[in-house]
Amino acid sequence: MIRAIVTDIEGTTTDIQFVHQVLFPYARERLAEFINAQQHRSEVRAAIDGVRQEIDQSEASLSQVTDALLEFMDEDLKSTSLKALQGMIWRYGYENGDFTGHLYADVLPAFKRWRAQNIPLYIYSSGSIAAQKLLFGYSNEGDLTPFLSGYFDTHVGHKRQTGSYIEIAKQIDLPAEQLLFLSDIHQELDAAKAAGWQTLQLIRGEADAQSQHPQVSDFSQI
Ligand SMILES: CSCCC(=O)C(=O)COP(=O)(O)O
Ligand SMILES: [Mg+2]
Repeated sequence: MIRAIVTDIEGTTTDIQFVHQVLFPYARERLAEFINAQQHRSEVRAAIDGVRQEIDQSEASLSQVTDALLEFMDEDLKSTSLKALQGMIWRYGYENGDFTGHLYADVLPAFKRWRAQNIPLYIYSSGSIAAQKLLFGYSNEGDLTPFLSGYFDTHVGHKRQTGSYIEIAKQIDLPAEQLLFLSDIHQELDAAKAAGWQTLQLIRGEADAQSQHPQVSDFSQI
């Protein structure tokens, strides 16, 4: 029996192309200017200090921090500090109407179905919680945040680590075997399964022959 669903975003609710061709370049182009202009805001300072820790250079200049962040982006490194800064920059894009959060057409009907069945729905993404709220709040289907019971990001751990799913189950306060994790990445599902969760892989594009998980091609099949 499934008592709560936790879903990934990129490649699961949302086209990977939107994240990589719209969101990531938008943040990259504005990163240096944003850091220079906003460096005194407490959340920006915290992220800058986080990068200094990650590169083990407590005295790194702003320009060294910016260069490190650009390298993180090149490697698609799921750095918590990078994700916090990207989320702050994306806010301007959503609020200005430069883009809306992409959701596949099958997502909203499933959200409505799960709400009718009283199954709470949570998000777990490497994107910061603030970024997750923006994507669902300014989505191409309107504001879907009322459908969401909570959000998890890398503050609980990385998505390929079993400990992250143990922590999320603890915070949701349900036994792992009553939780379902939806993701396109089998290594994330492996970690969830090792924590005792039920899993379902979204195959929105190419087949994944390495996967041991049940698969669906969209949310209407769940
Ligand atoms: C909140 S949308 C942006 C997602 C993001 O920044 C990202 O890196 C996607 O990573 P995920 O682990 O969710 O595949
Ligand atoms: Mg994904």
